[in-house]
Amino acid sequence: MLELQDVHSYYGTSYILQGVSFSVPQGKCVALLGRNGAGKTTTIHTIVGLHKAKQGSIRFKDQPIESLPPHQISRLGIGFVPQGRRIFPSLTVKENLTMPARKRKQEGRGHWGLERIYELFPVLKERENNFGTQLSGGQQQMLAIGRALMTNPEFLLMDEPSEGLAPVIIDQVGEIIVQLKEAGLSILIVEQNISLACKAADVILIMNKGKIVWSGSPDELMVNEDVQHKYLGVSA
Ligand SMILES: Nc1ncnc2c1ncn2[C@@H]1O[C@H](COP(=O)(O)OP(=O)(O)OP(=O)(O)O)[C@@H](O)[C@H]1O
Repeated sequence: MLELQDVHSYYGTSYILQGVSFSVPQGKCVALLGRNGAGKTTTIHTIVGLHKAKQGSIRFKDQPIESLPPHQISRLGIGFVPQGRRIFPSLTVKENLTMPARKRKQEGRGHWGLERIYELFPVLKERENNFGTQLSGGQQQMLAIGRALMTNPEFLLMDEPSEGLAPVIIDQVGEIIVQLKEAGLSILIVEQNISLACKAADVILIMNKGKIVWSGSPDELMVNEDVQHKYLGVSA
């Protein structure tokens, strides 16, 4: 569904993505792990068009998207949940959900509206008239996911959904990601939290210094202490 091939990307003269290639199959969840500064957010920003690759190809459903602006990429069906949620603090929950981007026309199974989002996140219904600032971190994360779903994506990109959340809430976020996958979405998450990634993902990729240095299943990562230690800073 999404395929990156030999993507190279710079900030000024800093060489960040150094030939990144991977794919996310339809209906699967892939997690991109790595230490701070490895290039994970740059990868996501390059996919959604916020940062342009200098070289390489990015294809979504066999269509090249590397030259498209962010709004066109969104309209093709790629939803984005940014790092730090970026919800609008002075708008209510309902306004945050209903103001975004023009919806892609898609009825039936893939259609997301307020009702379906409130079904997935009943707490957002309870708090629909509260302002963004009145929500807990976990509720803000649900709102950020709900807001991305309102554009009717087929593919969801999530940048560090566990950031700043308590372990029990991280578990809930993991369950939500699994539910979204079961609802038919393909998902790429960028994470530093190994347990969330292993709970939600079918495939784990590890990035180090702008390159994918390891890939495997969650089970393979869990038993590979060398890889965890070398690239993720987990003590043996
Ligand atoms: N706007 C920018 N201008 C210049 N350098 C940047 C910019 N954004 C990121 N970088 C640098 O690019 C490298 C990769 O950063 P990136 O944010 O992609 O890493 P990351 O793996 O997502 O880490 P983190 O978890 O800390 O966000 C880092 O060295 C970072 O300092």
